[in-house]
Amino acid sequence: MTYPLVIEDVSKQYGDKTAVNRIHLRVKQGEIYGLLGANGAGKTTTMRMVLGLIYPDQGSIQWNGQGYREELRSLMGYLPEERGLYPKVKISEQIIYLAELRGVKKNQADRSLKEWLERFEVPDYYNRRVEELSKGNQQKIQFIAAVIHNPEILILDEAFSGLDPVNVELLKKTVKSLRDEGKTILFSSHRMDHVEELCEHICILHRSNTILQGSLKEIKASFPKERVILETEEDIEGLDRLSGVTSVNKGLKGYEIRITSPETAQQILQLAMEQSVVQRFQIMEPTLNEIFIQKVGNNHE
Ligand SMILES: Nc1ncnc2c1ncn2[C@@H]1O[C@H](COP(=O)(O)OP(=O)(O)OP(=O)(O)O)[C@@H](O)[C@H]1O
Repeated sequence: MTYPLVIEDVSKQYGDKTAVNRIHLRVKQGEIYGLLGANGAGKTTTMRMVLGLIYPDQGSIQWNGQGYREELRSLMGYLPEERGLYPKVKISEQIIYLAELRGVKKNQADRSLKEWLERFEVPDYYNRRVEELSKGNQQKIQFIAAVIHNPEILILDEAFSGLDPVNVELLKKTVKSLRDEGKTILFSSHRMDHVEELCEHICILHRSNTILQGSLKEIKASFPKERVILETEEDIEGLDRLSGVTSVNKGLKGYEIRITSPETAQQILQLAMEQSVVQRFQIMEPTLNEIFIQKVGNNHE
């Protein structure tokens, strides 16, 4: 297995404030790794260390098996949470300039920019200025700035913020295809549904420490299943009187029932079958959002 990005026992202090405390993390080639945490958890600090913008006080980071070196600038791409494009400069000028800084020849950068603008369905932006674009479209240009030099390692911080649903899908599709091309992607987001859809492994930071880490599938399987979806032809009486049921919500299509034990799920099914035709009965794994709130919510400041 190739791990182009390996973080080992890394810590970072700002004065006497510990921003990141002894984190370990390794990202496979061709995977999107989710870095999660509440505000101030230490995600940006971690990403800035990966980018070599700041140095760890302890531990080591390895890129393709080696320590920090100048050529990493062309190996890595970064989409920062705070956008950093020049509002008054023409898009072609600044993106080509950024690509050249990372070692791409001008005509190659120009070709690549045109391809990206086509891909994002905005070919006419070539001659436009950033300030003329909507926030969401500026975000697409910022994304192009991160990938224009075809980096192997991509650091994406809140990549889809400010985008409408159509553009979210477009960028999601793009991130997935970059993964499929073999890029190594560190992905930070507060949107748990996006992380759930894209990431194979995750690390949840909380107040600078890792509180949960591993394969998303295994993490989800390790949490109890406390939600049942029930759809029936007729209304069901007595669900809320079953022991182990903590709440019953009736929606347009059916019921969402919270339970405390697996036996309760079987009692729900039995009760439903006694009263109606059951169209759907499903014991749900917790969502990542529920897991996050359970882990971080308990410890939130
Ligand atoms: N330059 C700095 N000087 C002092 N403290 C800092 C600095 N940068 C970050 N911190 C502190 O380090 C901690 C981690 O911050 P960081 O920006 O890494 O969090 P984050 O997880 O990215 O948060 P958010 O989701 O809000 O972006 C916070 O307590 C923050 O106040």
